[in-house]
Amino acid sequence: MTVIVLSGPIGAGKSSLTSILSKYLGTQPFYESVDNNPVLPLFYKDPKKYAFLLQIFFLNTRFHSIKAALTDDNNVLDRSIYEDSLFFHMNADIGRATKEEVATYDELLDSMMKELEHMPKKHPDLLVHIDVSYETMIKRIQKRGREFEQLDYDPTLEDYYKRLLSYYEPWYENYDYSPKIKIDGDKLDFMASEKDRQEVLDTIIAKLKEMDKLPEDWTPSHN
Ligand SMILES: Nc1ncnc2c1ncn2[C@@H]1O[C@H](COP(=O)(O)OP(=O)(O)O)[C@@H](O)[C@H]1O
Ligand SMILES: Nc1nc2c(ncn2[C@H]2C[C@H](O)[C@@H](COP(=O)(O)O)O2)c(=O)[nH]1
Repeated sequence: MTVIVLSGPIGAGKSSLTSILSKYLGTQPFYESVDNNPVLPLFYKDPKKYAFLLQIFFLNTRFHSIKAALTDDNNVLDRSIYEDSLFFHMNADIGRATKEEVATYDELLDSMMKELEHMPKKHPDLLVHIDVSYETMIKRIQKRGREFEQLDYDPTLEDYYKRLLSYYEPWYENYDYSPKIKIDGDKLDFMASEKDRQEVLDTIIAKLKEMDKLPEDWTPSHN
Protein backbone atom coordinates (compact mmCIF):
# COMPACT_ATOMS: atom_id res chain seq x y z
CA MET A 1 0.00 0.00 0.00
CA THR A 2 1.42 3.37 0.89
CA VAL A 3 3.50 5.43 3.29
CA ILE A 4 2.10 8.92 3.68
CA VAL A 5 3.89 11.59 5.72
CA LEU A 6 2.22 14.73 7.05
CA SER A 7 4.08 18.01 7.26
CA GLY A 8 3.29 21.51 8.39
CA PRO A 9 3.93 24.15 11.03
CA ILE A 10 3.19 23.82 14.73
CA GLY A 11 -0.51 23.20 15.35
CA ALA A 12 -1.33 22.90 11.62
CA GLY A 13 -3.34 19.71 12.18
CA LYS A 14 -0.81 16.98 11.36
CA SER A 15 -1.67 14.62 14.25
CA SER A 16 -5.40 15.15 13.73
CA LEU A 17 -5.24 14.44 9.99
CA THR A 18 -2.91 11.48 10.60
CA SER A 19 -5.63 9.92 12.74
CA ILE A 20 -8.46 10.72 10.29
CA LEU A 21 -6.50 9.52 7.25
CA SER A 22 -5.13 6.30 8.78
CA LYS A 23 -8.66 5.29 9.89
CA TYR A 24 -10.07 6.09 6.41
CA LEU A 25 -7.34 4.12 4.64
CA GLY A 26 -7.32 1.33 7.21
CA THR A 27 -3.56 1.83 7.73
CA GLN A 28 -1.39 2.33 10.81
CA PRO A 29 -0.78 5.81 12.27
CA PHE A 30 2.65 6.80 13.55
CA TYR A 31 2.46 9.78 15.92
CA GLU A 32 5.26 12.07 17.04
CA SER A 33 5.62 11.49 20.77
CA VAL A 34 5.61 15.10 21.96
CA ASP A 35 3.97 14.76 25.36
CA ASN A 36 6.68 12.41 26.66
CA ASN A 37 9.48 14.58 25.30
CA PRO A 38 11.39 15.70 28.42
CA VAL A 39 13.50 18.23 26.51
CA LEU A 40 10.68 20.18 24.83
CA PRO A 41 9.57 22.17 27.90
CA LEU A 42 13.22 22.81 28.76
CA PHE A 43 13.77 24.20 25.25
CA TYR A 44 10.91 26.68 25.58
CA LYS A 45 12.32 27.78 28.92
CA ASP A 46 15.89 28.20 27.61
CA PRO A 47 16.06 27.85 23.81
CA LYS A 48 19.73 28.73 23.53
CA LYS A 49 20.75 26.05 26.03
CA TYR A 50 18.50 23.26 24.74
CA ALA A 51 18.08 23.79 20.97
CA PHE A 52 20.80 21.28 20.05
CA LEU A 53 19.75 18.67 22.64
CA LEU A 54 16.11 18.95 21.58
CA GLN A 55 17.05 18.53 17.93
CA ILE A 56 19.09 15.42 18.63
CA PHE A 57 16.10 14.05 20.59
CA PHE A 58 13.70 14.75 17.68
CA LEU A 59 16.14 13.51 15.05
CA ASN A 60 16.61 10.23 16.87
CA THR A 61 12.88 9.60 17.35
CA ARG A 62 12.10 10.61 13.75
CA PHE A 63 14.83 8.41 12.36
CA HIS A 64 13.39 5.39 14.13
CA SER A 65 9.79 6.21 13.20
CA ILE A 66 10.52 6.81 9.49
CA LYS A 67 12.51 3.54 9.38
CA ALA A 68 9.57 1.70 10.96
CA ALA A 69 7.12 3.42 8.61
CA LEU A 70 9.21 2.56 5.54
CA THR A 71 9.45 -1.06 6.70
CA ASP A 72 5.77 -1.94 7.03
CA ASP A 73 4.60 0.09 4.00
CA ASN A 74 1.10 0.66 5.15
CA ASN A 75 0.80 3.73 7.32
CA VAL A 76 0.48 7.45 7.89
CA LEU A 77 3.28 9.31 9.67
CA ASP A 78 2.63 12.49 11.65
CA ARG A 79 5.59 14.70 10.61
CA SER A 80 8.85 13.22 9.40
CA ILE A 81 12.59 13.50 9.46
CA TYR A 82 12.42 15.80 6.44
CA GLU A 83 11.42 18.85 8.51
CA ASP A 84 13.96 18.23 11.25
CA SER A 85 16.68 20.29 9.57
CA LEU A 86 14.26 23.19 8.99
CA PHE A 87 13.69 23.56 12.74
CA PHE A 88 17.31 23.19 13.75
CA HIS A 89 18.76 25.55 11.13
CA MET A 90 16.11 28.12 11.94
CA ASN A 91 17.14 27.97 15.60
CA ALA A 92 20.82 28.10 14.60
CA ASP A 93 20.11 31.14 12.40
CA ILE A 94 18.83 33.02 15.46
CA GLY A 95 21.92 32.22 17.52
CA ARG A 96 20.69 29.14 19.37
CA ALA A 97 23.42 26.77 18.23
CA THR A 98 27.17 27.04 17.88
CA LYS A 99 28.84 26.41 14.54
CA GLU A 100 30.27 23.21 16.03
CA GLU A 101 26.74 22.03 16.93
CA VAL A 102 25.53 22.86 13.41
CA ALA A 103 28.42 20.90 11.86
CA THR A 104 27.78 17.92 14.17
CA TYR A 105 24.03 18.00 13.46
CA ASP A 106 24.52 18.21 9.69
CA GLU A 107 26.92 15.27 9.71
CA LEU A 108 24.56 13.15 11.83
CA LEU A 109 21.56 14.01 9.63
CA ASP A 110 23.56 13.16 6.52
CA SER A 111 24.54 9.76 7.97
CA MET A 112 20.90 9.04 8.88
CA MET A 113 19.58 10.05 5.45
CA LYS A 114 22.22 7.83 3.81
CA GLU A 115 21.05 4.97 6.05
CA LEU A 116 17.48 5.43 4.76
CA GLU A 117 18.76 4.91 1.20
CA HIS A 118 19.39 1.26 2.14
CA MET A 119 15.76 0.69 3.18
CA PRO A 120 13.60 -1.52 0.94
CA LYS A 121 11.32 1.53 0.53
CA LYS A 122 13.61 4.57 0.49
CA HIS A 123 11.06 7.38 0.74
CA PRO A 124 7.37 7.92 1.51
CA ASP A 125 4.88 7.64 -1.34
CA LEU A 126 3.24 10.98 -0.66
CA LEU A 127 3.76 14.10 1.46
CA VAL A 128 0.58 15.83 2.64
CA HIS A 129 1.47 19.35 3.70
CA ILE A 130 -0.98 21.39 5.77
CA ASP A 131 -0.52 25.09 5.06
CA VAL A 132 -1.73 27.56 7.69
CA SER A 133 -1.47 31.31 8.23
CA TYR A 134 0.04 32.75 11.39
CA GLU A 135 -3.44 33.61 12.70
CA THR A 136 -4.69 30.05 12.26
CA MET A 137 -1.49 28.62 13.73
CA ILE A 138 -1.89 30.71 16.89
CA LYS A 139 -5.58 29.80 17.18
CA ARG A 140 -4.74 26.11 16.93
CA ILE A 141 -1.83 26.40 19.43
CA GLN A 142 -4.20 28.13 21.89
CA LYS A 143 -6.89 25.49 21.25
CA ARG A 144 -4.45 22.66 21.94
CA GLY A 145 -3.34 24.48 25.06
CA ARG A 146 0.28 23.45 25.68
CA GLU A 147 1.35 26.12 28.20
CA PHE A 148 4.92 26.61 26.98
CA GLU A 149 3.78 27.16 23.39
CA GLN A 150 1.52 30.12 24.26
CA LEU A 151 2.39 33.75 23.48
CA ASP A 152 1.39 34.62 27.08
CA TYR A 153 4.15 32.28 28.25
CA ASP A 154 6.74 33.94 26.01
CA PRO A 155 5.79 36.92 23.77
CA THR A 156 8.95 36.34 21.69
CA LEU A 157 7.27 33.23 20.32
CA GLU A 158 5.38 35.53 17.94
CA ASP A 159 8.60 36.24 16.02
CA TYR A 160 9.65 32.58 16.35
CA TYR A 161 6.37 31.32 14.87
CA LYS A 162 6.37 33.91 12.09
CA ARG A 163 9.93 32.97 11.22
CA LEU A 164 8.97 29.30 11.23
CA LEU A 165 6.22 29.99 8.69
CA SER A 166 8.69 31.87 6.49
CA TYR A 167 11.04 28.87 6.56
CA TYR A 168 8.25 26.45 5.64
CA GLU A 169 7.48 28.16 2.30
CA PRO A 170 10.81 27.35 0.61
CA TRP A 171 10.99 24.03 2.46
CA TYR A 172 7.78 22.83 0.81
CA GLU A 173 8.76 24.19 -2.61
CA ASN A 174 12.14 22.43 -2.39
CA TYR A 175 10.79 19.15 -0.96
CA ASP A 176 11.41 16.43 -3.57
CA TYR A 177 11.68 13.11 -1.72
CA SER A 178 8.21 12.15 -2.98
CA PRO A 179 5.11 13.54 -4.70
CA LYS A 180 3.42 16.17 -2.53
CA ILE A 181 0.10 17.92 -2.08
CA LYS A 182 -0.85 20.96 -0.05
CA ILE A 183 -4.01 21.23 2.09
CA ASP A 184 -5.38 24.69 2.92
CA GLY A 185 -5.52 24.45 6.71
CA ASP A 186 -7.06 27.92 6.98
CA LYS A 187 -10.04 27.05 4.77
CA LEU A 188 -10.66 23.41 5.63
CA ASP A 189 -11.82 22.62 9.15
CA PHE A 190 -11.44 18.83 8.94
CA MET A 191 -12.13 18.57 12.67
CA ALA A 192 -15.53 20.26 12.92
CA SER A 193 -16.84 20.07 9.34
CA GLU A 194 -17.72 16.67 7.83
CA LYS A 195 -17.88 18.36 4.41
CA ASP A 196 -14.36 19.81 4.78
CA ARG A 197 -13.03 16.50 6.13
CA GLN A 198 -14.45 14.64 3.12
CA GLU A 199 -12.99 17.24 0.75
CA VAL A 200 -9.53 16.72 2.28
CA LEU A 201 -9.85 12.92 2.11
CA ASP A 202 -11.15 13.03 -1.48
CA THR A 203 -8.16 15.19 -2.49
CA ILE A 204 -5.70 12.73 -0.96
CA ILE A 205 -7.45 9.64 -2.39
CA ALA A 206 -7.56 11.24 -5.86
CA LYS A 207 -3.81 11.88 -5.66
CA LEU A 208 -3.11 8.29 -4.57
CA LYS A 209 -5.25 6.98 -7.47
CA GLU A 210 -3.45 9.31 -9.89
CA MET A 211 -0.17 7.82 -8.65
CA ASP A 212 -1.57 4.28 -9.03
CA LYS A 213 -1.14 3.76 -5.30
CA LEU A 214 -4.86 2.95 -5.03
CA PRO A 215 -7.11 1.20 -7.58
CA GLU A 216 -9.55 3.48 -9.41
CA ASP A 217 -12.47 1.64 -7.81
CA TRP A 218 -11.06 1.95 -4.26
CA THR A 219 -13.59 2.95 -1.62
CA PRO A 220 -13.29 3.09 2.20
CA SER A 221 -15.29 -0.16 2.41
CA HIS A 222 -12.21 -1.87 0.89
CA ASN A 223 -10.66 -1.79 4.37
N1 LIG B 1 -8.32 21.78 10.14
C1 LIG B 1 -8.54 22.09 11.44
N2 LIG B 1 -9.55 22.92 11.75
C2 LIG B 1 -9.79 23.25 13.04
N3 LIG B 1 -9.07 22.81 14.09
C3 LIG B 1 -8.04 21.98 13.82
C4 LIG B 1 -7.72 21.57 12.49
N4 LIG B 1 -6.66 20.74 12.54
C5 LIG B 1 -6.32 20.62 13.84
N5 LIG B 1 -7.14 21.37 14.61
C6 LIG B 1 -7.04 21.55 16.07
O1 LIG B 1 -5.84 22.29 16.29
C7 LIG B 1 -5.08 21.75 17.38
C8 LIG B 1 -3.73 21.26 16.87
O2 LIG B 1 -3.94 20.14 16.03
P1 LIG B 1 -2.81 19.01 15.93
O3 LIG B 1 -3.38 17.91 15.09
O4 LIG B 1 -2.29 18.70 17.28
O5 LIG B 1 -1.69 19.80 15.09
P2 LIG B 1 -0.16 19.36 14.84
O6 LIG B 1 -0.09 17.88 15.02
O7 LIG B 1 0.09 19.81 13.43
O8 LIG B 1 0.64 20.11 15.83
C9 LIG B 1 -5.93 20.64 17.96
O9 LIG B 1 -6.68 21.18 19.06
C10 LIG B 1 -6.87 20.26 16.83
O10 LIG B 1 -8.13 19.81 17.32
N1 LIG C 1 13.10 23.00 18.09
C1 LIG C 1 12.27 22.11 17.54
N2 LIG C 1 10.98 22.10 17.96
C2 LIG C 1 10.18 21.19 17.37
C3 LIG C 1 10.61 20.30 16.37
N3 LIG C 1 9.55 19.54 15.97
C4 LIG C 1 8.52 19.94 16.71
N4 LIG C 1 8.91 20.92 17.56
C5 LIG C 1 8.07 21.54 18.59
C6 LIG C 1 7.02 22.45 18.08
C7 LIG C 1 5.89 22.23 19.03
O1 LIG C 1 6.11 22.99 20.22
C8 LIG C 1 6.00 20.76 19.42
C9 LIG C 1 5.15 19.81 18.61
O2 LIG C 1 5.19 20.16 17.27
P1 LIG C 1 3.82 20.06 16.40
O3 LIG C 1 4.20 20.54 15.04
O4 LIG C 1 3.44 18.62 16.45
O5 LIG C 1 2.85 20.95 17.10
O6 LIG C 1 7.38 20.45 19.22
C10 LIG C 1 11.97 20.34 15.98
O7 LIG C 1 12.42 19.56 15.11
N5 LIG C 1 12.75 21.25 16.60
